[in-house]
Amino acid sequence: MLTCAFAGQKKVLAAYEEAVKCGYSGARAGRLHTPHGVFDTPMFMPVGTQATVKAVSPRELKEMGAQIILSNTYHLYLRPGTELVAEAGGLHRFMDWDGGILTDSGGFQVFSLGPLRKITEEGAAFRSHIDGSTQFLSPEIAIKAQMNLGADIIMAFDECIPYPAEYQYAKLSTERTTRWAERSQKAHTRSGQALFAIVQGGMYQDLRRVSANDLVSLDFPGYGIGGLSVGEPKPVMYEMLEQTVPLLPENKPRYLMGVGTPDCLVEAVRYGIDMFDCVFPTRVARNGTAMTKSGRLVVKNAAYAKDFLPIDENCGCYACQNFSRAYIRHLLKADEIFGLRLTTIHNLYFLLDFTKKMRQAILEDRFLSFREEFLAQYCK
Ligand SMILES: CNc1nc2c(CCc3ccc(C(F)(F)F)cc3)c3[nH]c(N)nc(=O)c3cc2[nH]1
Ligand SMILES: [Zn+2]
Repeated sequence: MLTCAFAGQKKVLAAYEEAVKCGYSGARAGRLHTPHGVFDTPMFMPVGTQATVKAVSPRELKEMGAQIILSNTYHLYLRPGTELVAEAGGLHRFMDWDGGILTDSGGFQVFSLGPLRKITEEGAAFRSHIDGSTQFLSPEIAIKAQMNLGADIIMAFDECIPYPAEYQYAKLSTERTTRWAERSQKAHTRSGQALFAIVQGGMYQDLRRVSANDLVSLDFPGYGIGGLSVGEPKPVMYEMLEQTVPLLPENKPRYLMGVGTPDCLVEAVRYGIDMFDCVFPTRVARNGTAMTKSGRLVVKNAAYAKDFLPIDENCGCYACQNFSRAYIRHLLKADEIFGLRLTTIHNLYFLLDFTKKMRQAILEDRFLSFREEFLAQYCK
């Protein structure tokens, strides 16, 4: 277990080195300090919902440059239980991952996965999507569960406001999320672990500003931007970023939750976002779609039956270095597990490499031209 400078103190853990500003945009390249290493931003974090990034091993994740991976309190709380993971030595030991881990608090999943949920000031009652049993999550329960899991970065318990939502509902929910953030902070007693708050506010500029200002005054080591990528038009998402990001401390990391596709990533980096997650690369891989810099390539299509080139000739991933589109298409058509492993490896590598390229462009002060070139070539 690495000791860190902040061990024993409830101080800002995710210390944020001087972020490098670039051009007229808010883009910045930073380094995030955690007990499991120092990580470069902007960064993409592979989604590992149930303590595994589907179809790839920790060794392969390390090889492709993954730094921090995500896991989910909601899922692990229901199965196998977070006490069991604690007994196993925590999530890093349980899944044999010695890089960074960030866990979501379960708020989003309760509201999007669990049927028949009821939200009160106390927390959220819901039915397990696994066995239909009645369950309950509160800030205190969600923080205790995340302390059991032992992630390096944990998230406050929040409500991800559905889209669309009435102003009044968004206002009341956002105010409750701020009270829940305070309760999360009080319940968080594990040093060497950073607790991020999550900005809400629906699609209302004033509520976004109030949420950001209230959470900043509670002083967290980092901030998630929640309630976005929930079906709203992209211009609305960017408008909410424009209202929110400038109110967040420059020297602390910003994590845009649930985003996203490469075109969204490059725009969000321009607004000053540092961290991203998205189920997209692993999810589309499972139905045979590969991500490339000019858009999606459905390897399963008949057009690739005799295409003996790799998915992307300029890609350094294991799939592109060793296998052809024809071979991967054959595996996918034959329902061979190795086929979806190869498309998953390629998609994760593509996004990890894309964020590395953005960081390089920022450091060389050419991010805005990088963004122009990329958007010109990429079709959604
Ligand atoms: C897809 N759009 C979206 N995803 C959102 C998420 C989930 C992010 C997440 C975290 C961990 C995992 C894991 F499975 F890998 F663990 C998977 C996804 C949100 N999460 C919270 N707490 N508040 C939000 O307001 C919020 C808004 C979100 N918009
Ligand atoms: Zn590749």
